[in-house]
Amino acid sequence: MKKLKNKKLAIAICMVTLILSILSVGIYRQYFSGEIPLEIPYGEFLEKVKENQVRTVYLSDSPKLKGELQDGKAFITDHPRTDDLKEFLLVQNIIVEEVGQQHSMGQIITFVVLVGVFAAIAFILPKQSSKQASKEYDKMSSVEFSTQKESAITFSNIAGNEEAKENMMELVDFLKNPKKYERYGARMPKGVILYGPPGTGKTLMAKALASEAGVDFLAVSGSDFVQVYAGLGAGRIRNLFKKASEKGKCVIFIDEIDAIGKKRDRGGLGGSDESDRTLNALLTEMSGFKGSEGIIVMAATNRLDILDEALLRPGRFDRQIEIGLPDLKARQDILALYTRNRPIDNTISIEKIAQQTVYFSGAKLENLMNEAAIYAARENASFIAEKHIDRAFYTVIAGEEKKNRGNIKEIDRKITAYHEAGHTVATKLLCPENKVTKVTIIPSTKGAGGFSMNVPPDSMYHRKVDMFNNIKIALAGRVVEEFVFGGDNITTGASNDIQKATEIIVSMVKQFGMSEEVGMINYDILLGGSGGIDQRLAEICNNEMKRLYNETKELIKENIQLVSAIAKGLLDRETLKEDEIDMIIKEAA
Ligand SMILES: Nc1ncnc2c1ncn2[C@@H]1O[C@H](COP(=O)(O)OP(=O)(O)OP(=O)(O)O)[C@@H](O)[C@H]1O
Ligand SMILES: [Zn+2]
Repeated sequence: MKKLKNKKLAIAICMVTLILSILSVGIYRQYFSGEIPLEIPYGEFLEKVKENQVRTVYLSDSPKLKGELQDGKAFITDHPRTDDLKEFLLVQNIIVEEVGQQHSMGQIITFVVLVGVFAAIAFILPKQSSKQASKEYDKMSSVEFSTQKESAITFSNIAGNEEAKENMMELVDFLKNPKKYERYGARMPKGVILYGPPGTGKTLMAKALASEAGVDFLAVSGSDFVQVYAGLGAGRIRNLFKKASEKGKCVIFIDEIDAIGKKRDRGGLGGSDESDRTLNALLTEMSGFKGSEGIIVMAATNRLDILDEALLRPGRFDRQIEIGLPDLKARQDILALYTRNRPIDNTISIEKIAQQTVYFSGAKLENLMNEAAIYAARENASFIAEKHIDRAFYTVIAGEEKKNRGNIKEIDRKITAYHEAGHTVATKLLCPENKVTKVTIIPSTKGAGGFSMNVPPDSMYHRKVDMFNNIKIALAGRVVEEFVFGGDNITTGASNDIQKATEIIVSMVKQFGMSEEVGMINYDILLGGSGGIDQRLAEICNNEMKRLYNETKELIKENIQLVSAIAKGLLDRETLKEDEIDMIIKEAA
């Protein structure tokens, strides 16, 4: 609409220019003779002079000579530009007028008119479009802005995600006393990325941070910066930060950061220039402010792995906090939160609902309770009863893949639990100095069925025995699957483990001289470049792996009780922390 208006304006200006130019040419000509002059050869002109037919000649610098005949007709001829022309004409009794002055008058008129018109174009058009742009900018900069002091979302409104909350508490202190940290030269994070599946409370977490710290909360979405107009995205970023610094202390929240922060397409097809510019603007702005100003930029994404590395560098989003799906305990807490102010039939067991809602996010649990409340209200029931929750359950999961959930899920859960228990037991027995910080059967964003956090102690070198043990730990998941469920029921869940184990064994054989059969040879050098792996090496690696697999099997066989105990713990609680694992081991011993 606006574009159309501008086009019309441009056309109008062009028309005016044209008309004025024509007019000015007319004026200019009129100034001389009032009619179009007759062009005659110089010879003819001389003859006319001799015949006394010429009345006036207008002398000028131009290559043409103009004049008037006795009969009033205007003529034009070539200007010889001889020094004595004027004298010659005067001698012939011809009126000679120097028209340098008049001539330039005409030119000045044309010139002035043209300059005027172009100036108008130069000023009016951009003004129009800058008016439009500034309107856009205004619209853009109208970031959702809420004074969090009023909407009091605190950490008590968020259940689960304890580690993330602890992390946030630190930031609260930083926002409250930035000077304190500055005094110690501590560089506090400017940017924090919250990553995890949808609906796990990332936005909630950022809001809580702002309100606990008592600062303003500026929320935008990454997709708002993906603009059609070039440079608008970048402009909007600058606007946002300008607004933030006007606020003083505040939390900037950028949801869906991946919309602007995707890995840049190096040397690829064009078209990503615009988002590059937006991303660069963000990086520049983030480097621009000092941590002590008390501004924290929070961003949320479902995928950390697709973000450009430049975003994750120190001084930018150097703190990354995972917000995962809630485990059993967290689901209970969330459900408790959302049943607190609702009339719930006292026969309902929150624990049971929590057990039935594996892989539900916080948002889904909230949705579940809300739907149940709606069903109860429709029936004018005095309480939200089990049947309402059951119905809500199917509403919430409707549209999701229609497989026989109950069945498949249970066996999946069981396999995952045993698999992870295998890793855990192998770690505890083979590398007791490793820390198993957390084992869970709740899938992480990386897509694995479950995972164990296994942190080896820091050391400069890796011993051969440790490397073998790490291979065994990796294999233990599959070993348990085979041992418990039978060789035909092993799953694809071990693919990452197999990759890890293979990497270790190949590097031991090819690079570290740790295989007696191969000896002290680096095969990459011997075979030139990345010489790949030859048949003999493949056989050596494979045999080593078989030996390690069998040894792991023996280990698991001897400790199957322990594996079962941990698997049971995982099935009950879904996540086990290190002290809980140690407790189970102590009890099983
Ligand atoms: N841990 C939790 N505790 C309490 N409520 C939660 C929790 N997680 C999610 N919710 C509920 O789900 C809603 C949506 O959460 P939120 O918008 O913060 O999720 P998100 O992780 O930002 O999602 P998305 O990635 O889709 O933006 C919240 O308003 C809240 O009602
Ligand atoms: Zn595994």
